[in-house]
Amino acid sequence: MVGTNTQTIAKSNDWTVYPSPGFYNSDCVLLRPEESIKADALAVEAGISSVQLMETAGKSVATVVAQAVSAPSDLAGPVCVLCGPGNNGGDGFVAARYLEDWGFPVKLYLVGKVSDLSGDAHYMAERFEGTVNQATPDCVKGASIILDALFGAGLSRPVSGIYADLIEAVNHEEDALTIAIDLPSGLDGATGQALGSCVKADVTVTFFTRKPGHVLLPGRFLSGGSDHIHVMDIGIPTKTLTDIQAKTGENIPLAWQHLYPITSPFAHKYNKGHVLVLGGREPTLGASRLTSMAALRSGAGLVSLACPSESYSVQATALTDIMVRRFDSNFGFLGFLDDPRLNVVTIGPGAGVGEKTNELVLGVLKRDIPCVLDADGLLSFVGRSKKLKRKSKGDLKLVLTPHEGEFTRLFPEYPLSEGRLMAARSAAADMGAVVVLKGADTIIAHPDGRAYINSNAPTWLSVAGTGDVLAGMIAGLMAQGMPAFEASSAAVYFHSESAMTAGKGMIASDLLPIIARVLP
Ligand SMILES: NC(=O)C1=CN([C@@H]2O[C@H](COP(=O)(O)OP(=O)(O)OC[C@H]3O[C@@H](n4cnc5c(N)ncnc54)[C@H](OP(=O)(O)O)[C@@H]3O)[C@@H](O)[C@H]2O)[C@@H](O)CC1
Ligand SMILES: [K+]
Repeated sequence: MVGTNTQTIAKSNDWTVYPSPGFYNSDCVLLRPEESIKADALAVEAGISSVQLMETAGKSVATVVAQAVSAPSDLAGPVCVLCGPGNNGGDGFVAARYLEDWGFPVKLYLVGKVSDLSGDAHYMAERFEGTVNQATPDCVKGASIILDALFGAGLSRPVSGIYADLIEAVNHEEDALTIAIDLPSGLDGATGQALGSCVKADVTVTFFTRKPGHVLLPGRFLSGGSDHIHVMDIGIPTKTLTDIQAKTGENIPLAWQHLYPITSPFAHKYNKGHVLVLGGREPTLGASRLTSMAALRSGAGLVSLACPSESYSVQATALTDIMVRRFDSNFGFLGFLDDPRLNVVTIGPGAGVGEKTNELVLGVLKRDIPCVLDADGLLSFVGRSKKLKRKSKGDLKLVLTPHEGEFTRLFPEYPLSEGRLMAARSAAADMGAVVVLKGADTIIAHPDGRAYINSNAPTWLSVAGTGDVLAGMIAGLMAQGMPAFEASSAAVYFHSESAMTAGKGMIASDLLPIIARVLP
């Protein structure tokens, strides 16, 4: 793996911008519906005809159908193609034409009339030589395969009326294999939320890149799950991504591996960073131990756990690899920050909610030391999150790692009901901090609008203490010089990888010895 941890390519506006190669790579970037329509338009400007794009799109859908079936004669019922009023319906007409040519029993149903269609969709409908039937909710009964071509990137409002009835009928037909074209109809490709009714697809065939709605929940499941979303190359040049300047990506190593800390042959404990973790109070003493150990296992050179005097003996007895230090007052804790080697502080796990924690956090921020704030460190700012706002630009120094409950309490002004991606982005921009909104589709948001969506978390990761481990992993990577946004993204990814390796039934401390094994 190549990389450097000192790479600063350009200053854009106020923030230090590190290169984000993921946003220029179709394996990583997630184009919102309007961005994918723009990609189509840019491809047309580059000389590729829109008819050709639709022809390739529809043919690629037919190919996926053909691959799902051993032979057309094996199908008990027809392939029902449901076409809507726009170009998504146009793709349906093309797929139907190919499938008929290849000997499949096809029945095509359109909402409305061919004469109502326009542009490429109208052209493709005219080229279809089979019968165009009127779509009614009964039409999918007994289908072996349903091709959903009602709506794609052009969905503009909640689905209702005949469309909602059709979608309900599709979802009722449980024995049929439902294949969605581009997006399950009714899914908002930008937010992953259903707009009114939504098709529950078994497989989705999309074009050029995935869309945020394929990765965010519940969209990922409505699309059939990560392994059943096929991305087809329809000839849109990759260089269109340079013009689009998308800011959403899937959280995969391609996004940040170039900034991953390299272990130099001359590395020693004093040049791999020093993390200070605020030790917890009863009854959650274990939380800060998990954080400290995770920072150490993530490669930090030194990790210190600063404990209030009353818990010092317990923590010092429990920990062998961590330096345990005691303090009697906030003043004492802040005194530790004078050590120039100390380069990241983590406050939160088991810290206690209230004035003391609040003061400690503000003390750290005042000294401009990079800080990861989790759990009680966040809850100590409920009703006063403005105090966390970072004005200093350049390298980001603050990472906030709320789960949904903490986020809602800390940022009531950014309701999650409007979409987790948007809420995390708004909070990051407002705070001038990296926001890691934890969940089954954790979002890592940068204040400049960039965001990665994580998709590799197994269901069993959500157990007590795993958030404490994540906070330590982020701090451990930051301590080694990885920028806050990329360190947070990498930590989220490898946290999930560790849980995958640990397997079902794992508990948070099981992750600790595995972290170092999954890290590059
Ligand atoms: N462009 C290209 O070159 C390529 C495009 N490709 C394909 O095109 C798809 C995008 O096509 P698109 O933009 O025509 O949008 P699409 O999803 O078909 O729907 C728009 C129609 O639906 C209507 N409508 C919306 N919401 C509604 C609602 N709730 N209830 C009822 N009606 C509603 C809307 O009506 P309006 O909002 O205008 O009233 C309009 O009539 C894309 O997903 C991909 O499959 C590929 O072939 C590759 C090449
Ligand atoms: K669709």
